[in-house]
Amino acid sequence: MVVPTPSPIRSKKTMAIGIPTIDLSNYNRSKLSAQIVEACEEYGFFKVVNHGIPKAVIETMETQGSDFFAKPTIEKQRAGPACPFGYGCKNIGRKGDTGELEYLILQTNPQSISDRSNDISDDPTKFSCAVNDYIEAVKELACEILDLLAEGLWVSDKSVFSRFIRDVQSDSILRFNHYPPVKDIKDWETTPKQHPFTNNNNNNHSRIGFGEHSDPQILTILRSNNVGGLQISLRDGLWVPVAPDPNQFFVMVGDALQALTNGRLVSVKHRALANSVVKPRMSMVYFGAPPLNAWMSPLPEMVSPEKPSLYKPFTWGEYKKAAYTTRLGDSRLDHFKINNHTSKCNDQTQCPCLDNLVR
Ligand SMILES: C=C1C[C@]23C[C@@]1(O)CC[C@H]2[C@@]12CC[C@H](O)[C@@](C)(C(=O)O1)[C@H]2[C@@H]3C(=O)O
Ligand SMILES: O=C(O)CCC(=O)C(=O)O
Ligand SMILES: [Fe+2]
Repeated sequence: MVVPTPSPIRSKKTMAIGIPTIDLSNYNRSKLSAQIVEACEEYGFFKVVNHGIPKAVIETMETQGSDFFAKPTIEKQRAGPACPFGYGCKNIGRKGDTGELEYLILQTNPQSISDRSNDISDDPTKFSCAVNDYIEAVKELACEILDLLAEGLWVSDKSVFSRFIRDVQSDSILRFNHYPPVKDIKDWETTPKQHPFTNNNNNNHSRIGFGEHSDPQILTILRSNNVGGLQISLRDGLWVPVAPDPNQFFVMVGDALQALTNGRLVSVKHRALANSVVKPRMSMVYFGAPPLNAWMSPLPEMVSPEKPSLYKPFTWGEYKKAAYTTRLGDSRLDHFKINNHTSKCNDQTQCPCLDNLVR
């Protein structure tokens, strides 16, 4: 087995950063929207508390996920393979990425959930109801956050973001991720070439559950059980662990929102480690996406002579198609970047074209 060499421990000061926390019960709407914009500009990530989603909706969904992953492999495989929807184990995407996890990816429309539920659960009706209720709840949460974002960005059309994911044709998806505990690792086949350990930021060898990436969609709403593993990457490249909180949700800016806001909001690089010793980590992740034919051009309010358009206009369908040809850790938006920097921009430190790019 390949043993990675230790890397130096990073400064405690940077490690101690707090994850921005947004209290959605805050009655001061303009303050709330300003806080959300700030968190999305700075981190592309925050935690929401007092979100209003009933505990029963979350717990019923968790039970469905746990019941599914507890099934024998042969039964889980009836729901697969994940291309891209269905059950997958260890292989992520189409380009050879792997991780120490198994997962189930579903389209969020009720018909598709109902069609698939027979292959997922022994009680398909119960499964469909639990998943539909959860999706409705997290979609509303995502829309509320997106409307607050639009307000905070002083965009004239306050539903400009949420309309995409409310659309009946929305391409939103739901994903369960299940990371086995280390005690189970002997049951998982690993090869020296694709060893699942990394050693960033600290001297512990970490098992990679889901490698570094940004989510391609507009907004991600993530909930996990009380097992940690999620980490976000700060601008300086430091990985920050996110303490699990089963009663709350974590929100991530996706690439599509970065494009719509012309780079003002930044999609967050994140990953999940699978270092738990006894209990598996399970996350339930909603990815709010537009319809395939929706254009993801930067909003007019986000573009000016000082801040020219950073991205070529593209439809969500085009972006998604391109995304599936990339490796997990690739910067997918780069492919759609416009090179605004011209020969007129002599002084690189003053050039407005570079403002949004060098962040
Ligand atoms: C390697 C890949 C897996 C992924 C599609 C991709 O080609 C690049 C993005 C990956 C990602 C990350 C967020 C979501 O988990 C996901 C479902 C998505 O929309 O983009 C996954 C894709 C996947 O696992 O199929
Ligand atoms: O399980 C996690 O915490 C992260 C999952 C994730 O990033 C994803 O599904 O895209
Ligand atoms: Fe992700």
